[in-house]
Amino acid sequence: MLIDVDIAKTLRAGQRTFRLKARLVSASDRIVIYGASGAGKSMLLKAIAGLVTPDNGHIALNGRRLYDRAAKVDVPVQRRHVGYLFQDYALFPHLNVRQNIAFGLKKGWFNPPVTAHGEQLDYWLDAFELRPVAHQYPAQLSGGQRQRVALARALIDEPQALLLDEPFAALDPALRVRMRAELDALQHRLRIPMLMITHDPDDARVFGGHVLTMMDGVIAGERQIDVEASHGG
Ligand SMILES: Nc1ncnc2c1ncn2[C@@H]1O[C@H](COP(=O)(O)OP(=O)(O)OP(=O)(O)O)[C@@H](O)[C@H]1O
Repeated sequence: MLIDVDIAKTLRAGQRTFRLKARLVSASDRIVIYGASGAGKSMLLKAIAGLVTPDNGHIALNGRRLYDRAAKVDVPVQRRHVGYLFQDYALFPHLNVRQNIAFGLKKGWFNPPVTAHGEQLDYWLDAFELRPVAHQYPAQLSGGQRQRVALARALIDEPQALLLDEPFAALDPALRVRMRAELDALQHRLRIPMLMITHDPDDARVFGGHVLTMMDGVIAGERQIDVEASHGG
């Protein structure tokens, strides 16, 4: 993925002001933005997805301008072709697994039938081993299954990149280890570029790639973590 972000945004709540001034350029297919709570990671991720509009700057993905204040470009969320995995997965509680995944389809299947089907839907149900629970509702799923449903929903529309907001924070430690490995395998299999934000140093260490550190609204440092090399040593 080629990502070029240089944005500024000021947020005010009462007397408090938070300034995001983030510059990020990367050609890596694995990017991790690591930083403490309140550093501005979610704001940056949401700006890339189009869920938050910066005050100034530009955002380009694979050479395509998604936002450019000077050129008055602001591509709407649904046309940015990026998948977004929300921290709490944001599944619809009243929709079953099939319906939740179908919701991710391009045309916006806003009221998918309980027995929704289709080639892509079947593919993702199988890919994430969700077929046995396809008729179940989010409250009837395990944490790992919930995450897989959210991933399938984010991937079914074949996005150019997948943005992940603290993907393991909602999981217990054992499941976190397993789902990190699953995500790692998924990235290798699909070759889909991923950008993850996290406050957990283990995520950065295990997932690896281009790791940027965010502090007080700015990118304060960056390094390359070669996971295979670090496993070996
Ligand atoms: N709507 C808002 N109005 C004012 N300030 C806000 C608003 N949303 C977030 N902020 C502030 O912006 C800063 C960055 O928030 P952000 O959610 O991006 O942090 P984060 O690094 O993702 O933290 P966490 O890991 O806790 O999710 C925080 O200090 C927060 O209080």
